[in-house]
Amino acid sequence: MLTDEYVKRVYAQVEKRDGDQPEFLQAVREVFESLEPVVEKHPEYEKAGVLERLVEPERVVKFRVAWTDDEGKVQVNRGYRIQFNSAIGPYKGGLRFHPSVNEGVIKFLGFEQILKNSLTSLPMGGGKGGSDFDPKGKSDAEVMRFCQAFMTELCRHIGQFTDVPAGDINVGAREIGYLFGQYKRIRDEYSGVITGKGLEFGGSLARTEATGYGLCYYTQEALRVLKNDSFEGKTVVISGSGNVAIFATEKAQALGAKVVTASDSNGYVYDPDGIKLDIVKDIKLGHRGRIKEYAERVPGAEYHEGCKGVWTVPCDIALPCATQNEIDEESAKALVANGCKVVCEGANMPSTPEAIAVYQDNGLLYGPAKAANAGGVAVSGLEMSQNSYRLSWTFEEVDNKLKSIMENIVANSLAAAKEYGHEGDLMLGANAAGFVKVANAMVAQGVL
Ligand SMILES: NC(=O)C1=CN([C@@H]2O[C@H](COP(=O)(O)OP(=O)(O)OC[C@H]3O[C@@H](n4cnc5c(N)ncnc54)[C@H](O)[C@@H]3O)[C@@H](O)[C@H]2O)C=CC1
Ligand SMILES: O=C(O)CCC(=O)C(=O)O
Repeated sequence: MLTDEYVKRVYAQVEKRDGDQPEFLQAVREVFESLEPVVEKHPEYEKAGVLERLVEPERVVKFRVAWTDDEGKVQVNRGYRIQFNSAIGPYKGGLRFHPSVNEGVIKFLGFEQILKNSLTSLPMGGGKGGSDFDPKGKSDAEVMRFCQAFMTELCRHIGQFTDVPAGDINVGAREIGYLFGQYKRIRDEYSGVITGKGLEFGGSLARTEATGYGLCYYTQEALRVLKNDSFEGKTVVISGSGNVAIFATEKAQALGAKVVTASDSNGYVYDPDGIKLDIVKDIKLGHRGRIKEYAERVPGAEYHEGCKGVWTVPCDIALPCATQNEIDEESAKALVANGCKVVCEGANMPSTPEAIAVYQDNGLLYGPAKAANAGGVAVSGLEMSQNSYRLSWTFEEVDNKLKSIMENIVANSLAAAKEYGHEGDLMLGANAAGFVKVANAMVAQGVL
């Protein structure tokens, strides 16, 4: 419940203006609940109208994307880029292509990105973009034409010093290549305007692995500091089978855990002997197949229709890595009832507020998305540095930097939680630590 008068007033304003954007309201409310002790200690933030400005994007770009399908038919999608906050650096955040994309979804993601990017300690502001385009079932040529049409408009709004997009759901190496190529063609400029690029044209080693690996480094460190424990010998449930899920599985296995599930938007597989990641990679990265195929290829593995069932599988640690609000109250209760002690979020906002309350009431170690999945954007920041230097670091150099960034996020979150009277609360700590840096920069730069 919100109690601070300033926080309540600004939240009421957001509800009035953006009441039709439920995901955005959810993200703002969660952050605002954490920020009450912070704004009470810093009256200068209210004086400078920091919260009012924080919830209003600096710029919302919405555009038509017209392209031609393989039958020669004209298709029209909607494109977005929300440039949310540039107080501590150029706007930075991914692009999502999914039929569920609308302004409210991109706004929640952009809002989360402001504090996430701040937590990395690298100079990046917050932004996000995407389209309601659904690449499922489209040919490579159709995806290319869509990406070219999307970038033809987007290119006038972005640049290496202003706004640097990257990937998100359904935007991976293939899409980034097409988007980068079109930017270069139109602007006649070879720069680090997008991250997640191929290694041949300015990408960073370890960016592909970064979000999943970073999630495990964060979880391992939080387990060490708060529970004197580790991944070793633990049973882990992971949802999704995309970029984040695959590399979270790889690192959790390397750290000694047994990962027993993988899922997609149709259903999940349970492999009691532990997921064979080479088979998941072959299905998902090799030929963009469905996860159901795993159970057809691996004796002893089971396939179940529907995504929610994955949270009924007994585990010690759950790492949601698919999409927003994938764990509701009922699923959170099932996790707790089956012995789960740790939830760290690879996806953005995968837990509903009711699910988070279940974790808190039952004393779970809860690592919120904006801290736990910050490894992807952190390595994007390192890609920007390498592009500026015109050099490439080795995999080990980038991976070591990623690990220490994730460990620092745990330390800084715990320090902020303590400072604001909520010792051990990784969620409040992440929100507070991410916010204070941005708020101070906003105060220092005047009313903008
Ligand atoms: N790629 C990155 O670097 C980062 C991604 N994230 C977040 O991680 C999550 C996953 O993203 P990626 O792995 O990059 O995308 P992806 O496109 O590679 O994979 C998405 C996965 O989620 C599954 N999925 C999508 N909608 C679903 C639904 N309604 N129910 C169940 N499963 C569903 C898909 O089948 C797929 O396995 C998203 O929330 C994204 O915002 C967060 C930080 C960085
Ligand atoms: O690498 C990036 O710039 C963005 C990653 C992203 O979209 C996210 O952190 O949710």
